[in-house]
Amino acid sequence: EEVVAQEKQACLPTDTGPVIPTTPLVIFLEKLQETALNTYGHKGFDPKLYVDMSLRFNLSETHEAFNKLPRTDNGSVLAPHLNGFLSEYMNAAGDDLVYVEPVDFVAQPAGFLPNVDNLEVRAWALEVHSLWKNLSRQVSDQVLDHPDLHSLLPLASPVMIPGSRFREVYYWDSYWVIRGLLASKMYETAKGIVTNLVSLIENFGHVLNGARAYYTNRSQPPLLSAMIVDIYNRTSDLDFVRKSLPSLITEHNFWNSGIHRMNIQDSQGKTHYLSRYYAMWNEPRPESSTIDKETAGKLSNFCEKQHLYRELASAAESGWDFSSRWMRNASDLTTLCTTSIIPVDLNAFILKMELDISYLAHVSQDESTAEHFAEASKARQTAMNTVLWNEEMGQWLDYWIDANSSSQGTYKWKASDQNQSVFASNFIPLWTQPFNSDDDLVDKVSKSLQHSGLLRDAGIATSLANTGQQWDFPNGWAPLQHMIVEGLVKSGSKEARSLAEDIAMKWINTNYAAYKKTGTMHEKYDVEKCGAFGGGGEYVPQTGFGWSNGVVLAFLEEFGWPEDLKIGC
Ligand SMILES: OC[C@H]1O[C@H](O[C@H]2O[C@H](CO)[C@@H](O)[C@H](O)[C@H]2O)[C@H](O)[C@@H](O)[C@@H]1O
Repeated sequence: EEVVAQEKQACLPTDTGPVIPTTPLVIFLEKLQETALNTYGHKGFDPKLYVDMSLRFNLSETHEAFNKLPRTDNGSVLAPHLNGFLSEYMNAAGDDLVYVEPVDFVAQPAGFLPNVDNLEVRAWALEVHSLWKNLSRQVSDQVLDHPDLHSLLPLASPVMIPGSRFREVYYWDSYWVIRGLLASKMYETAKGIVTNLVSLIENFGHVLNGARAYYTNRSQPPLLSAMIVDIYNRTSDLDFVRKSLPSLITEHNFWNSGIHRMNIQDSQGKTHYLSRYYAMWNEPRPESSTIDKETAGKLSNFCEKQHLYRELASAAESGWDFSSRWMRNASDLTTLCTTSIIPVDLNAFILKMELDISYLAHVSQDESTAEHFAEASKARQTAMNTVLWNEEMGQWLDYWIDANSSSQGTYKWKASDQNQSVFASNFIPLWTQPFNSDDDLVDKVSKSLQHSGLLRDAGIATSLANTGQQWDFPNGWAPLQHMIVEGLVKSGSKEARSLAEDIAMKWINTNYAAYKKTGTMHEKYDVEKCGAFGGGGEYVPQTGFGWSNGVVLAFLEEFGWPEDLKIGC
């Protein structure tokens, strides 16, 4: 322990970022995960399974029994002994989040997708709608009575999980789940999800990546305000808005202070403030600890490893885990440098957050807050135009911070520090009002999108680089399709709507064809082949799937489906 403390001390000049300590339970579960890998081997091994298990007895009793397990000469536990320990001392992953029937689910909601006339499409949409019943969960009483035995965090209202190994609520996934729930007319369930996320801000100061003890050290793309605005616009529930507003302001502060805030000075000497992802953690991610240790195994130096762990966790905070977008060398994950990048999408989300808070404050008759956040949004819009916009490409580009250009924490802007690689995220600002209401800009960005190489037969590719990482080519993800399509639609331009409709149809067709082939909705799709699901990354492709279901329903709500149009590939 002393050696580790000395090594940590030695990293201080390079790693000064904050760390939120994890719990003794999570530390034990990681130990169990590592033992399980040694015992059962890599084949079919999912490290997350072990940190999602809960204890049947208190931690010290469990730990003692675990320490007493007979070990071989090389320190590993034989499978029968570990099997015995797991069945005697541990509850299965997922046992603490129990099924609950959503209070507002009806098989055929009144006014459901009024413009879907084709009977086959309608029948499928009703099946997708019925999947809310599969994904609905309530934290069990055991978690409420004995939180110390569970990595699952207690939440008061029911949740929608993404599905499969993702057996807890996730932050940004919830936005598209809510969009689907709104199409399904399940307003109470949608509000309950928001109430849970607001409670996370009250308890932790930010919305967590997901509702697990091992996710407390980072957030995810901040879309809480977008959830609240969309729910308010459908329900006019002002009380709901008033209860959520203080937490939104806390969240805005989280993303605009300390490690998340970056100061960039432009060529005229004006300083702009933008935000970045930065996890409060510099050790292996507990849910993927064995994988992270293996990745870091290529590095020899303790400080380099510590740095990599923060970059891995920060990439997870971005929702894009992992992608060439965050890597200096697209074939080497140890070159991740997430915290040195000012991301386009994060700043678009915060710009939207500022506009949303302003709007919500206005409807709550809090004019001074409304004015304050309207001003903040203008400043961010200017900052995005100056730092991230690239006129020649007609796209916003991630900005890579050059450590050598800093003077007292302010970085000097250089055109060459914009990353000219094409990612779907370069088009996300279109989703926000100040950009999608500018006709010339929309025209320019739409043309850029059409020539970008991202538009494929079955949707928008995440990037142009085929790296084997899941947030890269040829994977397409529902949230990215949705934000770009909705941005084009919101512009009000006829041409942009037609491009949006084309992308949405392709996405619906591929989701449908894959559903018919496999009987399930998928987490991600391969946009090169209609009807194929995606792959790559550190875990096997997952099904269920919250945000994919939500986006299909949202697209069908927006565009409908004519009676005589065939669906599928
Ligand atoms: O277990 C590895 C990682 O898994 C999550 O990331 C992926 O699934 C999430 C849920 O659908 C999604 O929000 C995220 O965009 C995906 O990349 C998790 O969020 C990561 O923190 C975790 O390390």
